[in-house]
Amino acid sequence: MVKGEEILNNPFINKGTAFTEDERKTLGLVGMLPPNVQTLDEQVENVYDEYQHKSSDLDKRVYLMSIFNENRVLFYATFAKHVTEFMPVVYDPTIADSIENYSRLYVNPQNAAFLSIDHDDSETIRESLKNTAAGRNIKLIVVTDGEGILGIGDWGTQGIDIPVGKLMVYSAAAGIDPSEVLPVVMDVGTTNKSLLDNPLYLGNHQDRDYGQKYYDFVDKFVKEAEDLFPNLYLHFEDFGRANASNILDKYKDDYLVFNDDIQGTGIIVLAGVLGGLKISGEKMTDQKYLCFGAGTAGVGIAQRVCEEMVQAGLSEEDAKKHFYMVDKQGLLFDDMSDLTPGQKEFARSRSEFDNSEDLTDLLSIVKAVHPSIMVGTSTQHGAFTEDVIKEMAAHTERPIIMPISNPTKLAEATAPDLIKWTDGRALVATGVPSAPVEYNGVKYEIGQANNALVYPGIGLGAIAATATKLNDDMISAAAHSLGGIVDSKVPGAAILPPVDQLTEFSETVAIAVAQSAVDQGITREKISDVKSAVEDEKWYPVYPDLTNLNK
Ligand SMILES: NC(=O)c1ccc[n+]([C@@H]2O[C@H](COP(=O)([O-])OP(=O)(O)OC[C@H]3O[C@@H](n4cnc5c(N)ncnc54)[C@H](O)[C@@H]3O)[C@@H](O)[C@H]2O)c1
Ligand SMILES: O=C(O)C[C@H](O)C(=O)O
Ligand SMILES: [Mn+2]
Repeated sequence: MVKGEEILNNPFINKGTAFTEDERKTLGLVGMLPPNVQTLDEQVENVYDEYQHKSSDLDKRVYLMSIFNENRVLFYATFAKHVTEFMPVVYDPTIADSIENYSRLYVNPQNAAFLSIDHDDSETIRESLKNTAAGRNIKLIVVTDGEGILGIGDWGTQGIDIPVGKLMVYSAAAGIDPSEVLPVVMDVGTTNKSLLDNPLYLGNHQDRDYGQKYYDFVDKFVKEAEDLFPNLYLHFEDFGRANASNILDKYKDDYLVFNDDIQGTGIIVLAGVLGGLKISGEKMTDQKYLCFGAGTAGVGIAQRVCEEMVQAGLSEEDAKKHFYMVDKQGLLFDDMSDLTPGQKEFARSRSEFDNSEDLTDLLSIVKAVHPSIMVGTSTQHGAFTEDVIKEMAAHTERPIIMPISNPTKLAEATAPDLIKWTDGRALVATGVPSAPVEYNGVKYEIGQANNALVYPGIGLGAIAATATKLNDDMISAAAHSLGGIVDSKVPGAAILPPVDQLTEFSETVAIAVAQSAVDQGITREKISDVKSAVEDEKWYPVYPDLTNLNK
């Protein structure tokens, strides 16, 4: 028997002022709410009205989170009505401010699971997951260890807002039932001195663990989560460069796991490249690709685009010749001793250049390479300077340029600058939302190259299909499904579809991914109709009748 007070404090069933007279009587809510029974639409109007009274984006976010904490249906109904406006507030870039100030802003654990390396025995991990799931049927976990939050670095336990935020986008974009998700943070210490020095920091005040103990902790978590929730889709987010790909490689053949920074970002950037090539009419195999910032995302994207060149008919060896990786050292060469395994795959030979010793800054590299595609994942604000862009644009008719480091303060360039410096020739997408750019009488729509445009659909598709793993074919299907949506005929067309169509194309991606799993025969259940399997999996923010909740 669930009683009034408990109901009002349970965000998965609370309706607040929308409880009907009948529900108020049968659920013990009489006298606990103001008398006017509101509709969901009226509540949404109230929330949006109050939202507009908040002066900063962070205040807006804090307010929306208070609604999220109280009433999930109301939160998602409001989000659905204002997707384009809410995305940068609920998610990136404002989420970065909320993470940096998490300990100070803390009011509610938001149904997240907090795991600590100081209590890393399987029993405690299991108990923590069970307590937070509270009997709910968990199908989707987003987990972080807080080390590589966006481009803002190590935020320890405060990184939990990233799983919470990513999951909000899953529900808003793809209709993943918010009662079937669990955000998880694994606190393994932090390298962030400002947190360690702050007595009010809510995480462990200790150095980050990089040893075997860390990998054992991750392993115990994966095993317990998979055992407790047998239909789980496990999404890894913002792990550090030294661990992210190791963890993905370790589990991807045995479980349904996904790394957003590697795979999600690879898909969205490839979709952007395909959209750009559709507009320019050029061939994939004619492109020269420059990655600026060859970390987790940079390498993940290069691998995805390289795979596409292989599918277009090149041998792997020939495909790799189209790639130039740039990191702190400059252009990466195969004689360097400090390369990551991913960087090694794409490193060049010095003998290809007569001035290889000089190729340590982006301008010299662009001069030597003449890339046709340049993607920024370096966290270096303003690194795509006017000189660099003009040099690139001097050797290619329609340069594809994506500065996608997040949040805004870390982006390599802005859309208006890129359009202006290339006299409107650049095909641009940015990591955070950008307003359209007016230039010489043309309105340039700017696509958002953010994994948020694809990961919700991929998750929905894999879950709906009861896929047993997420493989390359499913990932490739996701990227291709999105490129086709772009209308390449309109002058100034974006290379990726607009965010206001997020729900529509999440469904498109979901169907493509689910179809691929079904075609490959890697589903637990037999799926005869992919479209209806996806539709059946979707949750919508409407109130169910709760009159009989206790009967
Ligand atoms: N838009 C998206 O969907 C998306 C997805 C994932 C990551 N990102 C962004 O990409 C950035 C990188 O994320 P990550 O997870 O790959 O981090 P990472 O730490 O793994 O990679 C960053 C890389 O940039 C390199 N770098 C640092 N300074 C540099 C410099 N001066 N010149 C060249 N390279 C330099 C680092 O050495 C590292 O290899 C972040 O800002 C993140 O927000 C965006
Ligand atoms: O979270 C985002 O906005 C995208 C991406 O996953 C990132 O790490 O920057
Ligand atoms: Mn990320």
